[in-house]
Amino acid sequence: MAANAAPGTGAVPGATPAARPLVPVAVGVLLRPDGSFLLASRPAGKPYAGYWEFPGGKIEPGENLSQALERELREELDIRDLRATFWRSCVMDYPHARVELQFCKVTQWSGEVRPCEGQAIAWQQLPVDVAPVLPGTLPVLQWLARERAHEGPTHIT
Ligand SMILES: Nc1nc2c([nH]c(=O)n2[C@@H]2O[C@H](COP(=O)(O)OP(=O)(O)OP(=O)(O)O)[C@@H](O)[C@H]2O)c(=O)[nH]1
Repeated sequence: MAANAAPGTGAVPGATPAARPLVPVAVGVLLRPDGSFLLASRPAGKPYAGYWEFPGGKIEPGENLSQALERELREELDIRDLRATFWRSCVMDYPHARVELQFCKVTQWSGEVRPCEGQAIAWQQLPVDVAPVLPGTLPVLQWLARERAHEGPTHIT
């Protein structure tokens, strides 16, 4: 420990606290030709269980974004062969983790969407009528609203 560290903390007074690690997450915005998009509820046992989000999950070491997205959507929804393009990213700082959400628009896939992890799923239009919505999902609803010139609330609270 540094000589001037605060007792018992290992922290140096006045020093900038070390940034928490940034966990990369691959997220799919599945879009149907009518503009509807898929939300899924977070399964029991995970932080924010029951909150609605876009399907996806952490990028594992050695994976790139598209590999992680293929794996996550196969595991969660039993779909594969995605036509996916990176859209936008944002950072969310939760008590349980600091994550970088990398959102991809997914416009084609093979297989029928089927929830494989006990999660509920819902095809949605704006305003979203499922609740509660995960904080990290809200920016995406804003981006969609801007793209679609949607006015008014993006979701029901
Ligand atoms: N999948 C997904 N995760 C999101 C969204 N928005 C958002 O903040 N997150 C956050 O991103 C992280 C994704 O982690 P996860 O727990 O779903 O990942 P995972 O499927 O790999 O889970 P595991 O670690 O239990 O295997 C969580 O901290 C979650 O709160 C979203 O729209 N979709």
